[in-house]
Amino acid sequence: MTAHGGDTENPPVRRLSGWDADELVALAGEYGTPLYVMDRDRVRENCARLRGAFPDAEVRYAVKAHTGRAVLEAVRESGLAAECASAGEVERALAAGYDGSEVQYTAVNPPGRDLDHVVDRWRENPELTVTVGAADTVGRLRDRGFDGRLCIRANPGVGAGHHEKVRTGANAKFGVPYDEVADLAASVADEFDFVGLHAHAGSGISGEDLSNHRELVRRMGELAREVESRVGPLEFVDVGGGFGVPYREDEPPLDLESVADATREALGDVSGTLAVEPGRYVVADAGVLLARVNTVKEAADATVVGVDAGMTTLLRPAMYDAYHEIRNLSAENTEEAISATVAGPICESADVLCENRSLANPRRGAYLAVGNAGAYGYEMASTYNSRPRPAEVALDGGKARLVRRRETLTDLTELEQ
Ligand SMILES: Cc1ncc(COP(=O)(O)O)c(C=O)c1O
Ligand SMILES: N[C@@H](CCCC[NH3+])C(=O)O
Repeated sequence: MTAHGGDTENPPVRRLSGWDADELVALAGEYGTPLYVMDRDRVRENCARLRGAFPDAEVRYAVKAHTGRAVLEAVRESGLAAECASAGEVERALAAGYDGSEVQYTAVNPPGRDLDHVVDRWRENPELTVTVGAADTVGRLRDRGFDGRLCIRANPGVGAGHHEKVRTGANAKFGVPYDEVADLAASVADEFDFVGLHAHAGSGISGEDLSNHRELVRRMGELAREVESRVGPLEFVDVGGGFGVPYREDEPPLDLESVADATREALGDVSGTLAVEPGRYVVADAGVLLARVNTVKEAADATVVGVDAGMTTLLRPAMYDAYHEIRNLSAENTEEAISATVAGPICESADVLCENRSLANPRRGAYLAVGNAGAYGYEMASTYNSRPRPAEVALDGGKARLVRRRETLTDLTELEQ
């Protein structure tokens, strides 16, 4: 056992030092950069750790963190269900072999096209569950003939997460106002197969803001007891995901066992099964992004290191000022450290992966690795500045295969007519 209560075979954190630099350089050479590398073995380890910490709960993977088929298949084989945020994610989950009974669709201001599609899929997979975040959506489902498994997302009035922009719990956009949930549940219980309650505090919850998570779960326990007293037993109470991972080198990993204990204790007695839906925790440290240095220039207070990956490849630093570990794979410890600002090729000042970071002196042609890029990395990539999105390889037992080809300039104009 490690200091964090983890299994030494399956440590709770994998930092960049846990990746083999020579293997990564070989992959960059073979497949080109920018390149996402997803280690499916690590995905399986993360799933196993979650299942170990929450043995009696249903663990649902929040597909939005990484929707690639190779990842979804590994997650499915590891026994996690799938929580999907759109018709497209439902499609991907079913295509990756998920049974409808393991698929939850969480509707957030759902476009009619999404509802049409999901209701069509529900006809073929009647065990699929739809979660509504507004009373309004119930009517739209009814109009489409849906009378299947329905869950209500509550707005619990308490949020958490690594940045204001990812705290959903107290944001009016998400969920039915807490005080209105019980009445809505009573009004839908006869017409639909009303199965559960849902809430999500936000993303990237650390040990420090665990009190908010606990408060959310406590409120959901209370709500579940009220709803059960009015409509009978629920099948599940889903308290969301958001379990954080350490991005900084000195940040300790979340103690998942304590989170699980706190969750169970805060929920109290409910008849439904506890459900959790982590995304980041499953895939973040299973992925690295590889980039190549193309420009080195001296500026007043730092050396600017220009690379071929930027905010269109990994948006998190630009959008949330997120910190990602960066390592010069081509120099390792042989070069003196410099103060580097690593910047991408996009015409935006925000296109910076790190500022004034100590990095082994990167020369033109060097390969850099960016850690914890598996969650919300490829998923948030775009083609802004007409930059094709990167390629992706998956590793199994260290063996690589290309699972997503690099976009081409032709792909960029393909939709135009
Ligand atoms: C409804 C819902 N569930 C689960 C998640 C997964 O969050 P995370 O990747 O932080 O675990 C999110 C994203 O924040 C979400 O919006
Ligand atoms: N995209 C966010 C997480 C938000 C998840 C969606 N609710 C991040 O990279 O941290």
